[in-house]
Amino acid sequence: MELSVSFFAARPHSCVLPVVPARPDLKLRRRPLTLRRRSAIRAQVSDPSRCRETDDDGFVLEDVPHLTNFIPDLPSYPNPLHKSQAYAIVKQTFVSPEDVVAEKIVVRKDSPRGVHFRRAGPREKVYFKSEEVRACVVTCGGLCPGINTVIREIVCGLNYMYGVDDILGIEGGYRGFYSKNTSQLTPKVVNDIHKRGGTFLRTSRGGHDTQKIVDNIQDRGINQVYIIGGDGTQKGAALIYQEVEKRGLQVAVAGIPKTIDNDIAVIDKSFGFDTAVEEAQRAINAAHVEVESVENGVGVVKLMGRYSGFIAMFATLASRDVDCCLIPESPFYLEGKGGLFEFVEQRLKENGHVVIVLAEGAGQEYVAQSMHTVDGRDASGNRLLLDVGLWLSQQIKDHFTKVQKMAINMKYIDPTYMIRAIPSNASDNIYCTLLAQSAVHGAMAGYTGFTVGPVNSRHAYIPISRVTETQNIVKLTDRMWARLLASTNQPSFLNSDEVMLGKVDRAIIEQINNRKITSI
Ligand SMILES: Nc1ncnc2c1ncn2[C@@H]1O[C@H](COP(=O)(O)OP(=O)(O)OP(=O)(O)O)[C@@H](O)[C@H]1O
Ligand SMILES: O=P(O)(O)OC[C@H]1O[C@](O)(CO)[C@@H](O)[C@@H]1O
Ligand SMILES: [Mg+2]
Repeated sequence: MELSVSFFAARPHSCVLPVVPARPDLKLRRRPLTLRRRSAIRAQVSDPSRCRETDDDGFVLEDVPHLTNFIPDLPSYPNPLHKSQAYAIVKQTFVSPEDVVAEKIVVRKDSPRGVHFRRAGPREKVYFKSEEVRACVVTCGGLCPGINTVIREIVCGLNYMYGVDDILGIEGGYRGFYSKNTSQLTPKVVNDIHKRGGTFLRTSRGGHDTQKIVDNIQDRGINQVYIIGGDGTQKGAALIYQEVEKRGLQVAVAGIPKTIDNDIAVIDKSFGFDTAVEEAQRAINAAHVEVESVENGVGVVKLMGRYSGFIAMFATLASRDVDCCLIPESPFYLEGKGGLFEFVEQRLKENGHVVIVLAEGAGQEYVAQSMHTVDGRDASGNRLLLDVGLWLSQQIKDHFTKVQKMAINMKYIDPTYMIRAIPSNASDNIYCTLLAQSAVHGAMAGYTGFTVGPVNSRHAYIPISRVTETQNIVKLTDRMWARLLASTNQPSFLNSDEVMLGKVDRAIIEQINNRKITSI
């Protein structure tokens, strides 16, 4: 069945909607949109790199830009995969231009068809001659298991599938474009890097200067830019794309989302997350072994998670040795009925020990209050966190020794960097390979200003702004958090009169869940 989709180009500096020639890879729509309707749709989308199509039955295509939007006469070539041994017997080598991936797969019978993204994968035609490609790869932000696998597979994918042999490594994050030398990346150079943690290209925070970066891209004759990084990095990638388009350069900008916190919107999960959750088990196990071997043992394990508690939540669910999990999204309180002290006392009486897992971003406001500190920021503008693990351990110790007159054995474990500085596990390695290959196929096919990632298990090209406009957080009103509460049987901290933030009602929960964390 032919899908009724079409495309209208995003124009960076105009609100007027030009009707541009049909995209070479899309069939004409069956029912053209009226201009009034198109304008209405366009108005919903303020970001110029975002193209949103809708149809009468509620089918929406959130498309990504293509080089032909701003270089209309760009020639195309048959995809070299036509001759690839690897794909020789594959039934359908090329993804149909009409294949899309649905954002939501649980729908009601009569609901509109909803938002879709372009399916990732190789296309019949490419917009670069292999010998003319000069690609570069850069990694920015914090570490994450699997970055080296993504670098490796971009290099090998470009080389083995498309015959590209001019690939530059940009060293030390965004600032590396203008302040460092580049290195030449070949399959041989990157052959073993996936076995190591960290990033072979090194990374940094701060230093994003769009003009200098694009000047450098232009000066070096780079025409494909692969950018691996988190939400901050993807915002930077969007600015690079916009500048490239403004200058009319034939440069494909591809973002590969990376973050240990799993806080990137739209995609199912970020790479390295599973590896980190697995590694966190070792810290939780150690805490459990320690506290069950002594009298009144209290174990506190602090895990990463700046604004979102996914690592803590999944590590807790996986472990079963955790009595209580505290995350940034769920306010908690210490004293009084239903508070943490009461719960710890109860578990000590029942089991003789207790294990608490907390995300580093949890309870920051309480720590700040008691320490009278000023808000610190890192080079990228991210909030610097106070050590909530140390603070909580001290609070529990003080309470039980001074108030309860009860001796406890406190074991505080802070494995923070250990869970992200390791190589990726087998499933993350496969995930990284798919991400890298999808990014390479997208760039070769002329897409630009896109982020690649799995949406309901299918890889898709997603407009960058869709993944940066909000951050994923644990929704307290979703079932997953309820599952955790049911598994640990910990207090929800939401039904007491003494909740620290005042009366926590549904409206406040919604507010927490729906808050948009704006970039700094
Ligand atoms: N709003 C922004 N616009 C342009 N560049 C940005 C923006 N935010 C961050 N960057 C740049 O992106 C790079 C990485 O950002 P950041 O340190 O926030 O990490 P991240 O990509 O969010 O990854 P993570 O949070 O997983 O560590 C930095 O070089 C920073 O200057
Ligand atoms: O100390 P760094 O390297 O700046 O990074 C710490 C932050 O980075 C993250 O791992 C995200 O990449 C957060 O969980 C953490 O707060
Ligand atoms: Mg970030």
